[in-house]
Amino acid sequence: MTDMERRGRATEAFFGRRKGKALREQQAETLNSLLPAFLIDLSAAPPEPLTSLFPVPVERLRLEIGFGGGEHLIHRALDTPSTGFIGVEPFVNSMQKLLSRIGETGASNIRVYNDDATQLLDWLPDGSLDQIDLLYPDPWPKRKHWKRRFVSKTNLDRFHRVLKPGGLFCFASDIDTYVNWTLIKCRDHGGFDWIANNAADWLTPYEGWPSTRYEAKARREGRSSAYLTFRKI
Ligand SMILES: C[S@@+](CC[C@H](N)C(=O)[O-])C[C@H]1O[C@@H](n2cnc3c(N)ncnc32)[C@H](O)[C@@H]1O
Repeated sequence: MTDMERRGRATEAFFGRRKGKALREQQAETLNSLLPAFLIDLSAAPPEPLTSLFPVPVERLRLEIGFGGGEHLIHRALDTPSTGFIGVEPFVNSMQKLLSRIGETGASNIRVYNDDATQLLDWLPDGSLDQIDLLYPDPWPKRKHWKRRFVSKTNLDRFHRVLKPGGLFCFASDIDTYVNWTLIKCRDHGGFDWIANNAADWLTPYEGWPSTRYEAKARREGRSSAYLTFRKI
């Protein structure tokens, strides 16, 4: 697929807002100065090996789709410097926030993409990622909008193609219909095993979990969360 074709269908899986409050001058400056250095250029072929996207040596590659405030991404990146993190987020204000945190912390194991994650997924080579995190994706709670949910047969095919054998897909949500939806879609897909060792597993946050802004909001509103882990067969 050419870059034009990839960008030509920009809204395949993104139905949200791209802009919020106007950025203050200094925020816009951060965005404009840092984004070019960290942005993955999909018009170029993926480098070989893909780990050379990063200026530091990394052993594992992990993708976070829709990083929102970026608190989880930054936390994991600082915690695991030997992993290269790719963060995707089309919402400009969130991208600005993450880049500003990258500037403050000096994290050098992060690269970003600022549009629909399906475009990045289609660019990635087969079997290139160790893990994909989809944390609190837009829930689309109304039945008539369920088809907008990021978890779909097509996107699970994408995950399956880009994950290494045994690679992980982690999904967290506070919306029970979305949790059920994801369990059923992954079961029907057939290319993933749900890893749950005991009944409490799916209610137990991931190891080292720092939480996210969206999760905090769900808690305040009285909703608990499920944390699912699937392994590529
Ligand atoms: C409900 S928010 C959750 C944000 C964050 N993960 C958290 O837990 O606080 C979902 C995020 O996914 C992003 N998003 C929605 N569709 C996307 C897509 N197709 N590709 C990449 N990001 C997407 C939205 O812009 C939004 O920031």
